[in-house]
Amino acid sequence: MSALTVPVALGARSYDVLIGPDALETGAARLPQYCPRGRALIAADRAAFAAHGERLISAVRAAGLTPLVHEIEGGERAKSWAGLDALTGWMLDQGMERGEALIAFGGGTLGDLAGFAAAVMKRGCGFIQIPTTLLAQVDSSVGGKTGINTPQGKNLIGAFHQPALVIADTRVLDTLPEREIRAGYAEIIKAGLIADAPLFERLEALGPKALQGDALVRAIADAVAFKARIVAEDETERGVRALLNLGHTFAHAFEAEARPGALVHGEAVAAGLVLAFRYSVRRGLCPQADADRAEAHIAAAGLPARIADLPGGPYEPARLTARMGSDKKNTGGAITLVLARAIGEAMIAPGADAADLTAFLQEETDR
Ligand SMILES: NC(=O)c1ccc[n+]([C@@H]2O[C@H](COP(=O)([O-])OP(=O)(O)OC[C@H]3O[C@@H](n4cnc5c(N)ncnc54)[C@H](O)[C@@H]3O)[C@@H](O)[C@H]2O)c1
Ligand SMILES: O=C(O)C(=O)C[C@@H](O)[C@H](O)[C@H](O)COP(=O)(O)O
Ligand SMILES: [Zn+2]
Repeated sequence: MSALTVPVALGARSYDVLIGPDALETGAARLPQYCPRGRALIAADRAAFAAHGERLISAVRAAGLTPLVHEIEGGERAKSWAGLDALTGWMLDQGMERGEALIAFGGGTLGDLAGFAAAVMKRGCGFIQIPTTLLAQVDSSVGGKTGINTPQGKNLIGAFHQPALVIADTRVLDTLPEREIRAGYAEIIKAGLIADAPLFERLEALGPKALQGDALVRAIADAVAFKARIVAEDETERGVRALLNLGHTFAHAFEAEARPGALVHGEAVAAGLVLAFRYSVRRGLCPQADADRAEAHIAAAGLPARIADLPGGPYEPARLTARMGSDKKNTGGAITLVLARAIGEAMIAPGADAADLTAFLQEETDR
């Protein structure tokens, strides 16, 4: 299959997402327009670069560009003030100009960091995403959310800064550990649970193992097209985009509390999705049967469905609620959750009761 193109419609800042087994070569041919000085400034995840760097460099050279590479260890620790300092320092040392683009070659952590570096470099330079994890291809490389973590929580410092091009090459996923494939699958499940019940049914029928070859390319394209529609409607999360945060109010609390390096984002999202559905049942919004189905598929996919299954714990309910108290969606000092009326019908629910949330999390911890 040749590369599929999914457009993200944002007026003058519209861009294409190229998806397929040869997207790296197809996409690299488009790079020179974003690299006016004939050089490609690349922030690369060390593991992705070790596995696919030769192919990346050949594609960049074939496009007539000279590659300059800054390697970064992937993982949440990269998304930090120290990581931003090192990357922006390297960009400045290269004499990077505003008219040049930074190319992010890596997973969601590298992409979020590099996007933020591009957003603040000389008040905004160009940015290209070449996502190398399933999670980054289906979710984080699209939509322009960039940022870093701080001791206070996940992604609390950041900026909206859209890429000019996204190159999702499915062959680079061949070297991704099974755990990271499952983590990316959690964000695909999320898309079905938010607004696409038929997608969730297909996933239930097939499972993550079926995501190979053309089916993988189509699944990525479907997830990207879904996200692109929401981002085009609400780029900076004033309303409907918050639906993409289903499960994340819980997930980010777990990530902030987890032993460093023990929990990956997609795992936290998986458990967070189950909690969002179970809390929706508790609030009388959603049928129990839908919550049970969401949980059953998440568990069948080998993802953590219960708090007790989550790596990086133990997690203290009151501390989790306190973490949720600094979520970016909150208004008027009260926690905003994304809940669900049914599979495929997520909704934004402001004004959660903190004491009730803690009691709920205690019950969920004990089950
Ligand atoms: N900006 C957004 O819209 C958005 C959306 C979803 C998630 N996120 C963020 O994304 C991050 C998670 O991203 P992730 O799951 O990609 O994790 P990650 O970037 O940490 O990558 C996971 C691991 O895979 C390795 N790796 C990357 N590509 C590889 C390859 N091709 N072969 C072998 N190993 C490879 C990395 O070195 C790392 O160890 C979280 O910080 C999350 O908050 C952001
Ligand atoms: O793109 C979005 O919008 C999302 O919410 C996608 C999420 O999967 C992603 O984890 C995002 O980084 C969370 O955003 P945040 O605003 O809650 O930090
Ligand atoms: Zn996410």
